[in-house]
Amino acid sequence: MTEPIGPIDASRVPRYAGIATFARLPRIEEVERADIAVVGVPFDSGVSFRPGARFGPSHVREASRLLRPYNPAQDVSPFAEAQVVDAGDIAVNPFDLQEAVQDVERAARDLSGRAQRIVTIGGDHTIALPLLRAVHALHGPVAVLHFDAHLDTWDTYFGAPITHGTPFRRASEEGLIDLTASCHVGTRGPLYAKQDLEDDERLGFSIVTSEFVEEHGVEAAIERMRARIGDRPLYISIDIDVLDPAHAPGTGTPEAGGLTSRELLRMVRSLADRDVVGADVVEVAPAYDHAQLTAVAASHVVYELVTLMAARIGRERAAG
Ligand SMILES: N=C(N)NCCCC(=O)O
Ligand SMILES: [Zn+2]
Ligand SMILES: [Zn+2]
Repeated sequence: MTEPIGPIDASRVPRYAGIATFARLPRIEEVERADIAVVGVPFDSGVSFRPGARFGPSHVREASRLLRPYNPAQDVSPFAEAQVVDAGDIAVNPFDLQEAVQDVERAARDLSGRAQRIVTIGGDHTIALPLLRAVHALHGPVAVLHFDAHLDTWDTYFGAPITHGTPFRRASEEGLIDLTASCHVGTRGPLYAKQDLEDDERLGFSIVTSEFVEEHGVEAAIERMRARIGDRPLYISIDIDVLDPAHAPGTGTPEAGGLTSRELLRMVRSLADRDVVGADVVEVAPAYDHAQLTAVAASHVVYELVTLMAARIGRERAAG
């Protein structure tokens, strides 16, 4: 195997110079083969409140310029273990939701032919539905670990079945998710009715709430979520609003009382022994961000996800 092409060396070319790819990695067109692709979906036509997540991918890329090649928390150099690339943005129709989700699914399936694992930067949470459709086509029903302030298992808004509040309802109905092994983490805040929780439970999800984390601590929360997901192929969907608005103000539907970025990073790192087949980080809306707080958090979360995948690829390669 030829050595992976890593990021631009920040000791030779200042990290604030040049056009931003994720972590200053090569673009997919610049490599012969790729293992992991980071791809953007600049789309926010599914939001119920503040718009702006369509600008999320470029904002996260800008903040990701400061990432470095060695991840001490996982003791892994992700860009040396695997060829990680930036696959650019998926161009989707902002005026037609049905067509947009088809655009995302088609592009994700095409990209899966070039890179075995994909981390997507949203975009609003609507995109988890077509991304799960693409993952399902390859792996069958996957365990889903869903970090979010919200359940996102609501039925419809204004009669519309495809919105950022409904992706996991639709994905459950379509059989894309292994509902014996799926879990929301970090949910909190007001709901429409108690029925929302009953519906969610009936679909098959279990929940580790933000209040649980406060009461019992991060380690107990990690234990719960790991027991729930087992060791099946895992899809991780991270709505940045799982973080407290103090850590991630730049998002469309903020809720008080969320996780710290330190807690979220630790939870993600705890999955180093699992088979993460795909992931997304969504709902970064730069217009409400300050000092890149949200984008810095999101770029580090993407980095940890890439590290999980790269370490696994490295281990598989070493084992032959
Ligand atoms: N997926 C996110 N971020 N939010 C869903 C909120 C749906 C609502 O407005 O009730
Ligand atoms: Zn949310
Ligand atoms: Zn969400």
